[in-house]
Parts: sequence; structure tokens; C-alpha cells
Amino acid sequence: MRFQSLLYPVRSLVFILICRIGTAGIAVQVVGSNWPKPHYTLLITGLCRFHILEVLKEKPYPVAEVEQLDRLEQYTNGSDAAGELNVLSEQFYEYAIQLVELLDMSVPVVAKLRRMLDSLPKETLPDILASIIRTSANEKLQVLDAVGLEERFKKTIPLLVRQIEGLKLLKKTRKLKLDDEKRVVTIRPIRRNNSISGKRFPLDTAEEEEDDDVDDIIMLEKKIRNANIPEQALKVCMKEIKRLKNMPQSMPEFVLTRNYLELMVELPWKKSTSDRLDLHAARVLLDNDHYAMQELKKRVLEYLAVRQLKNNLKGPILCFVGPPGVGKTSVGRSIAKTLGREFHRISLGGVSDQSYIRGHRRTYVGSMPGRIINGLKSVGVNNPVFLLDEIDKMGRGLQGDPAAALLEVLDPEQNHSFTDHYLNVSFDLSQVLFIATANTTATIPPALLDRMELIQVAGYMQEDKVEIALRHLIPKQLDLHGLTPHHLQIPQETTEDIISRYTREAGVRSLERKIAAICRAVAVKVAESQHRSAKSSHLPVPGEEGKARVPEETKDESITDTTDLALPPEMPIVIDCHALKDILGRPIYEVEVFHRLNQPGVAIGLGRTNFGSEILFVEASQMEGEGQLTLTGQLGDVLKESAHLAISWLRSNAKKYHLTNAAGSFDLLDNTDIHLHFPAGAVTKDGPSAGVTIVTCLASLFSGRLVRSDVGMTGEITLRGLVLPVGGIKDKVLAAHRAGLKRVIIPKQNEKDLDDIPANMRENLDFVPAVYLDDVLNAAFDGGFPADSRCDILNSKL
Ligand SMILES: Nc1ncnc2c1ncn2[C@@H]1O[C@H](COP(=O)(O)OP(=O)(O)OP(=O)(O)O)[C@@H](O)[C@H]1O
Repeated sequence: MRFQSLLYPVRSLVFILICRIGTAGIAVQVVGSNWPKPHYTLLITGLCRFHILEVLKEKPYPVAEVEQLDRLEQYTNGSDAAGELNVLSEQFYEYAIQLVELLDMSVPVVAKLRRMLDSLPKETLPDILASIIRTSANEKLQVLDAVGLEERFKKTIPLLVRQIEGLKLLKKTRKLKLDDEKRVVTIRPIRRNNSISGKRFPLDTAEEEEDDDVDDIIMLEKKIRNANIPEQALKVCMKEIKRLKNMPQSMPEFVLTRNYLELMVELPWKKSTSDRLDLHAARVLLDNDHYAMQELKKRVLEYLAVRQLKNNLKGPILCFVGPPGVGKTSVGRSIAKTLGREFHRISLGGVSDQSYIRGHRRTYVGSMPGRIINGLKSVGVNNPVFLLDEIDKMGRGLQGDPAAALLEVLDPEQNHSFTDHYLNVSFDLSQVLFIATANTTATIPPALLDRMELIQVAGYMQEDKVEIALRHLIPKQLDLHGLTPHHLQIPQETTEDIISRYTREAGVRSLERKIAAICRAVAVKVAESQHRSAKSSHLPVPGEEGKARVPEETKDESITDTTDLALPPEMPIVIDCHALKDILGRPIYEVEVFHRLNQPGVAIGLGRTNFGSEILFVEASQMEGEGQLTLTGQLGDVLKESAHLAISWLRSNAKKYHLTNAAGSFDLLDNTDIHLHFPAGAVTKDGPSAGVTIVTCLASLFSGRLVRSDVGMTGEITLRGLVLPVGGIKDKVLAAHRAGLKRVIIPKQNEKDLDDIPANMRENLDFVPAVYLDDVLNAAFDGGFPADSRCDILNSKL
């Protein structure tokens, strides 16, 4: 039979090419993992010998035309050559039995081999034993090449004899080893003597490896004893060590157990850093790293103060909640720096598998510990600061709920005995300072929320942003781009311009990006001018005209203009509004509010999205129809209900406020469809706080009057027309201020929240506290929104 063979990756069928004759095999099992380093074991069943007729190509993998050699000589008692063959096979059998008896019969594979010696056809035995015994590849090849049965017996017997002798010697040395405590030292000279005497066993190299492993295990055992492992965990380790000693190293489990034990040694069971408890220094450090964030800094200092008084204080679990880019993550890092602790960040965004936190059981293929234990291993101390980033973005998948796994981690009453599935013994997490960050608390499961101390980090005001930019972001970006203030200066007015005209965010991330863009543009100029000055230093000194051309013209030149590269810019390059426009393009946010409120049926709400608080436009239109309400803009259920509430309230009060639809009817939905849209359709919006805005927007639509373009509003509504309190007032007011609004309508019950607003901002904004929707409408329209008092519902006096 002839066939073409691909010598490597034919799915599971693998042909192994060795010289002229090869063995075809099939891979029946692959076991192993990539952690901590790739280690795989293949189980291959040999099929037959084959003979190479012609190698067709060698690259990218060898392909050859081969002929199957499956009709090898059979062993029969009655053949002519049976006499000699009989003797050989008997001899072979005896040696094979001797060999097997020298091995440990309690190992299942050995017992199986013993049975096979009696049950398998005799002609297959040389191949099987040649593949098992330790010998060089060349000698194995000789057996493979021997196609005749007699030749195969003859080639294999010497190998068997040598192996038997080797094993006998090993047994002797092992005995010595057990007698002597310092066995590791004594074995080697004995073996060396053997090779010197000229009788070198192939077993030597293999045995050396085996002994290395034994040494390793002894070393590992020593390390375990010295690793300060708690009693319970130590017991488990010793049990594993015992198993490891009796395990053949080729077993996949050997590597897994060894990895496990190495992890146990590396874990910081009792190793910790001592806290830096200087309150004054801590305050200075925190202030140096981050501007503002007073509440957060206050809480950290409180923790430090208590820690100073009580040494074994359990780590609190703080959760910083706020919009993106307000420095939650980076303040976590600087808390670790302040305390003099190690820092480790675990990103939880998108995690939907609880084994991410708790690890896999060791029985799994590719099992590994969870991120908590891995983090402890990498920081090497048991009291680091762990930052659980984006805790609100965890998912829930088929592999369990990671939030549930975190419950144990984050409970100060339980986390002294946290059990990772991989470790299977408890680890004390009580000294770890856990800090979680989240953009919203809405998606954090209540049980988890309950275990954490929430610290709200509000968005920044324009003034804060200017300070942060000048003190932190600009120096940081200059440094990152290899620039100094001698190269680039961004004055305060320009920074204010960037903030108000190029960014609209609660945090400072996009501001930082804009500053980085400016630095990049300037870096090009600086690099070019350096290149030119290096060049000109090689040229003859320029004449008078050369001197005259330099400074004045370059002062106002466009930064991005590459036509006049010959003129080196005057350092430092100061970014003014023209340069800003050249680098960042036209301003992104301008007069937008005014443009969008130039027709009836539009109002501005103040809402919270996942990206922080923002002003939200609500648009409404009416058309002929059957009284349907259409809502668009990725709205949640609560928001949709608010829209229905708003329509109902307006319909019941239409006469009072003289609201009519396009047909002039007070029944606003009579032959009329209404469409409500919340622009920025890609951003999900929900919550009841848009109620007042929807009412105002629809009141504008049905009255034909324009809503004031400088008014933003927030508040939940009821069917009776009451305005109920909502959350996040500070952030919403900041968003209104950012957008340049002048008046903010808030629920009366939220008036107390205005204390958090800085005084200068309170002076710039006109706050209107509303109890009823009537108050809202009066404040939202120029000249108020008069109602017909005769239509007022009579209050019962009973
Ligand atoms: N008050 C501040 N002082 C100095 N730098 C700040 C301040 N606030 C934010 N930054 C800077 O803003 C950048 C973004 O901060 P960070 O990544 O910590 O935001 P975050 O709140 O964790 O955002 P997210 O919720 O998206 O993870 C960082 O470079 C940080 O140094």
C-alpha cells in the first residue's frame, strides 16, 4: 500500500519521520496547560512501520511518498528457523521478565506491562520493550530499521541487558541514599565512578534527570518548611509532597502538583510591609498627586489616623463612585504610595466567570488560581492595596456570578479565611486594603454594595479642571513627550478655552488627550528645529540675511504649517487661540444650546449617563395619527413610564394651560401621534429624573411657545403634578454650568444638596426649587406659563 504522508500536522494523524523507516502514529490524547508555562503531554498510538520512497517536499513541513510495512514476519513455532528463533524469543522473554520485576509493580503501567508480556504476540514484544527502555534514539532507530524478526530480537536483547544492569545499580545507590541523610551529596560520586570505569549506562542521563527531580522535590520540601506557611496549609503541602515523591514525572499531574506547591511557597502567608504612618507626610503626598478630591483624601487620612492608634485594624473596603476620568484609579495608586504599600490593580470590567476571582479547581485542565491569589503572589506581601477597577461592569455568565465570589473577598468578617478553589486552603485577606471603583452604583448588586463604604467622586468644575491641567496634566504630558516649559507653554486662558470649547466631560481624560495632541504637534517643531540646528552647525556660518530671517515671522506662524519649515520657531512656543485652532481644529462645542432651542417642543434636561452627568435634549413632535406615543433614543423602562406619566398629566391639564394639538383639540392625542426623542441615541438613558423635562417639552409643543434656552431641569413627576427629589444634584449642576446654562430647576426637596455646590458657582446660577409642575413650567418659559385658575381642581374640605 502506498500513500503520501504529511509528516506533521494532519489533525490527529501524525507521522513521525526518522531516517529511512518511520512509524505512523495517531494522537489520541493531548493533556496539559499553558500556565505557568506551556507543558503538554501527547498520547500517541503507533500504527505501523512505513518506508520512505521519496521525499516530495521539505518545507514548510516534510511530505513524502511512503509505503506501509505492515506485513512483518510473524512468529510461528513450526517454521524452519524456528529453532534459533525459539531460543531467541525465550531469552528475550526471560530478560523482559527480569526487567519488569526490577520495576515497581505497584505502578499500574508496570503491572500492565507484565501482563502484556504474556498476552501479546511475541513478534510485537521487541518493538514494545525497545520503546519503553531508556536508550539513545540511534539505538531505538536500529530496532525500528530491523524488519526481520530475528534481527529485531538480536538488536533488542543487548539493550534489555544493559537496562537491567543499570536498574540493579540504581537500586543499590537508592539504598545508600535512604541510609544517609546527606544522600544528595553521595549519589553523584558513585555514578561518576561508574562512567570513569568505562561502563557507562545510557540510564545515567535519564537517571540524572530523575535524580535532579528528586533533588528538586527535596529542595521544594525545604522551601515549604521555611515558607512560614500556616499549619493547615502546611499539612496539605506535605501531603502533596508525599504524592509527588511517588509519582512518575511523566504524569501530567506531576507538573500540576509541582506548580501548586511552588505557588504555595511563593505566597506571602506572613510577609507584609510596614505602613508609613506619618499623617502630615501623607497629606502632602496626596495633595501633591491630586488636586481637589477633598472628601476622598479626608477618608484616607482618617484611615491612617485610626491605623496609627490601632495596629491590627482590618482593611476597610472603599468604593469610589464617579464619572470616568475623575481620577478614581490614579488616586488608588497614590493611596498605596502614601501608605508605603504595594499596589495591584484588578480590572473587573466584563468579567463574567467566578473562577476569575476564585480560581479553578485543580482537577480542571489548565486550572489556575484566581486574580486575588495571583495578585498576592505578584506583589509578594499580604497587605497590599488592591484596586478592583470597574466593579460595576461585571457580568454574569454560565460560569457563575463573579459578584457573588467577591462577597466573600469584600466582607471584613469573612475575608480572613478566603478560599481560592485552586489553593483549596484558606488565605487571610484581612490586611489587604481593598479599593473598588465604579461609574455607577446602579449595576452593583445590593449585597456587594452593602459591604463597601461608598465615596462619591463628583465631576470637576471648570476652575478645578484648569488647576488640574496646570498643576498635573500639562507637566505630565510635557514630560511624556520629552518637552520642557522652555519648549512649550500653555497659558491659563488657552487651557480654559480647551476645557470649554473642545471638551465636555465630567473628568479630565479628554482634556489630557487634547493637551497630549498639542504636545505632539510642538514636539514635531522642536525635533525639526533641533535637526536643523545640528545640520547648520556643520555648515559655514550664515551671512547677514540668515540672521535677519529668524524670529519675528515665526511668532505668529501656524504650528501645523509645514511649508516654512526652514524657519525655526522661537522657543518657548506659546499656544494662543490661533495655534489652538490650528492644532485641535475648529471648536467642537459652541452655541449649540441656542441653536437647538429655536423651535417649540425642545427642552433641556440634566441627566446622568454612564459617562457622568450631561445636559440632555428632549425633542417632541406631533403628527396626524391614532393617539400613539413613540419613544426613541435607547430609553430604559423607567424613563418610558415617565413619558407616559407626563402625557397623562398634560392631557388632564390641557384645558387649564390652554394646550391644544394641531387640530385645535384639548384632547391632545385625538387623531394625533406624538414622537419623543432623546438625542445621542447611542447612549442608554434611564431613570425617573427626566419627568419634568418631558412635561416641559410637551407643554412647549402643544402651546407653541419656546422653552428658555438657558434653563436646565431635573426632577421626577407624579400623576398629581408633584415634583419629587432625584439623585446626583451636584454632578447635574456641574453639567449645567459646563454647558453655559443660567437657570437650573430642581425639586424643592433637593435644595439641601446645593450646599455641596461651590459658592462661586451658586452665584452664577439661578436655582429654582419646584414643588409642583406648575413651578417648573413657570420657570422654564419666559414670562411664565399661565394657567386658567377656574380649572383648578377643588381641594376637598371634608
Ligand atoms: N484631581 C486630579 N488631580 C490630578 N490628576 C487627575 C485628577 N483627576 C484625574 N486626574 C488624571 O486624569 C487621568 C484619568 O484618571 P483615572 O484613570 O484615574 O480616571 P478614573 O476615574 O479611574 O476613570 P474610569 O472610571 O474611566 O476608570 C489620570 O491621568 C489622572 O492622573
